[in-house]
Amino acid sequence: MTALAEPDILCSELVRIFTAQGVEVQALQGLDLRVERGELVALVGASGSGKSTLLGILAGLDTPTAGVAQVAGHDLTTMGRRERIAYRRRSVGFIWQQTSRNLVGYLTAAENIALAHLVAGVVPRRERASRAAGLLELLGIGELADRRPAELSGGQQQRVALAVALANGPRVLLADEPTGELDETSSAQVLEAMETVGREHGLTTLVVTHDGAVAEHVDRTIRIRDGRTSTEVLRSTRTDAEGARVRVAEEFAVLDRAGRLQLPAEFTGALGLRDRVRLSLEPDHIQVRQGRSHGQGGQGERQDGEDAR
Ligand SMILES: Nc1ncnc2c1ncn2[C@@H]1O[C@H](COP(=O)(O)OP(=O)(O)OP(=O)(O)O)[C@@H](O)[C@H]1O
Repeated sequence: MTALAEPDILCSELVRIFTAQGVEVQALQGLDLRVERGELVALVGASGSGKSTLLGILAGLDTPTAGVAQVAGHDLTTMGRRERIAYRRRSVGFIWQQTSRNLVGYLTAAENIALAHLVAGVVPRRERASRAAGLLELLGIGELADRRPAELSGGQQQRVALAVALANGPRVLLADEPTGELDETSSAQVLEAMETVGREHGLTTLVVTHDGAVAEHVDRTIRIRDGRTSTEVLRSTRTDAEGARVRVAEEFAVLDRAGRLQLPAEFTGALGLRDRVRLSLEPDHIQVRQGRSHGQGGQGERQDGEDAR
């Protein structure tokens, strides 16, 4: 496989089991994920579905129980201590929900970026000041370089956090609920900033979020359910009959390599599908029907369930 064809984030059959007070919790249950170079992808899912667990593994903070996890050419499952440090310093940038976790409170915006430059040590010393100014300018906060976090709004702090995350020139940006503490306007500004820098710097970005507005800013939204990818919404721009450009969103269920897919809860709920279902192969689709037989009461087996095309 050529280097160009490799995705920047690749998870395959990823499993993470936690043991707490003798009880096992399967936070990730064979998760597959592929994010191509330069993509901006949102990861959504109910509380407890495994989003933070996945991000912890991708950030190099935690190791999976089984499966494959690769980011920017690094194999996170076999990585030694030195490679892990280099990976965290140079290959990935992070933004966390809590603004206080992203920035050092007693340093100004410019000093926070300078500190990140110092730690990563990848940008030549003479270029650091102009790189920092350029980043803040690109993020629309050029005039705030000399302010400390307490003198900035939450949205401005997250944009400074973005500049800090990008200071080491990472290939991949991981963001955990970056707009979780922000109002609508500030969220939109942060998301637009992420889109802009992603484009300008050719970044691959994965944003974990509960924020529905994020979907408007990304090409792909991946939903996790019970520690596994369940659905994906792809967005594209098309030209309609009148020649106007319209954004189109299409939802797909994710079929893993073992042939498993998760039926949306609203589909199974609407048709009372549970325990077992009948499948039949039709010329261009698969039909899924209730599995109960006549003798078991309720709706009969001949009632149609749902068609999986
Ligand atoms: N360190 C841990 N020890 C034991 N169980 C854990 C640990 N971390 C996470 N879990 C469990 O793993 C599951 C997934 O948790 P995770 O935090 O990844 O979900 P999440 O989708 O990020 O949720 P939220 O949106 O609320 O942050 C949950 O059942 C959680 O209780």
